Amino acid sequence: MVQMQKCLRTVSKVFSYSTRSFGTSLAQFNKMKFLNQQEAISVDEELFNDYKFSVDQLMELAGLSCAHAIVDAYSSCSLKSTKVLICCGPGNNGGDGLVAARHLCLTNYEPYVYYPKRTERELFKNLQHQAESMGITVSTKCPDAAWVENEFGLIVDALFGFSFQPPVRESFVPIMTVLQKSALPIVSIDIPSGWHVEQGPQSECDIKPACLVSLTAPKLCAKHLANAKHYLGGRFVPKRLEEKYAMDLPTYKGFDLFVRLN
Ligand SMILES: NC(=O)C1=CN([C@@H]2O[C@H](COP(=O)(O)OP(=O)(O)OC[C@H]3O[C@@H](n4cnc5c(N)ncnc54)[C@H](O)[C@@H]3O)[C@@H](O)[C@H]2O)[C@H](O)CC1
Ligand SMILES: [K+]
Repeated sequence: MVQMQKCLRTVSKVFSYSTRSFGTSLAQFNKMKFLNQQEAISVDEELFNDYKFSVDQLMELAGLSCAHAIVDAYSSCSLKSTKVLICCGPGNNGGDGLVAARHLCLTNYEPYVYYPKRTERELFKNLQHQAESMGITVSTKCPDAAWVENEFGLIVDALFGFSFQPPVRESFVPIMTVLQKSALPIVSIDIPSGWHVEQGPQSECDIKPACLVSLTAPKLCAKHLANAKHYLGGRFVPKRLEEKYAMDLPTYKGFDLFVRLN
């Protein structure tokens, strides 16, 4: 019996290390803090108000790190199509999606953006203009589910981030339904859209991303990921801020913009 328990312990240790042969060690992963919604909002506010970063700066770094993580997770030749549907919401999460679209377009992917609810803010108008000037379609029309399955190889979910308050409002239900029913791999930016920022999925139907790119630090909902790749991006947190919130972030390699967590 004792022998068997010993054996099981060794197997489970080998298994956990073998599943952690990515960017972080098990010890680093276990130490890392998963933020609650208020902490995520406060860190964001401090970056802007105290450290005087502009939204444009951080969004560019956030979106670029998402594009790098996507290329790492899904080389364009591993997908059934290089066309990527990027669904962008009304807030900064949607802005990260617009930035990622532009950077993916510079590699071997062909992004198509669904961006239904636009703002008058200059930053967002410019992001849309930049994408369109590169030949990327930016549409307000909700894509049809059958067309999505035939046309695309990957979906990027940039609908809602850490400010999301469930349930999803009516105007976003059609696109959420497309994502929930799709068999394509979904990469969620920061939060799987529709999930509670802390409690995770709200129902069986909620989206099941194949990959999550957490920004700054993972949020509590990331603990509910199942069978998904998990990356950390948004490499712009000053050490003093990381220490203030006891984030214990993993070490990024060299000048990498992301760390693979799982
Ligand atoms: N510090 C960082 O890590 C940075 C992260 N970035 C990204 O910004 C988002 C957070 O952005 P924010 O604008 O605060 O909020 P959201 O994008 O989550 O969305 C707000 C937007 O959504 C609407 N909304 C909220 N709940 C619902 C609902 N139930 N149904 C429909 N619509 C809803 C709300 O009205 C707003 O319009 C973070 O996650 C990162 O992705 C920055 O890019 C850089 C700094
Ligand atoms: K999202």
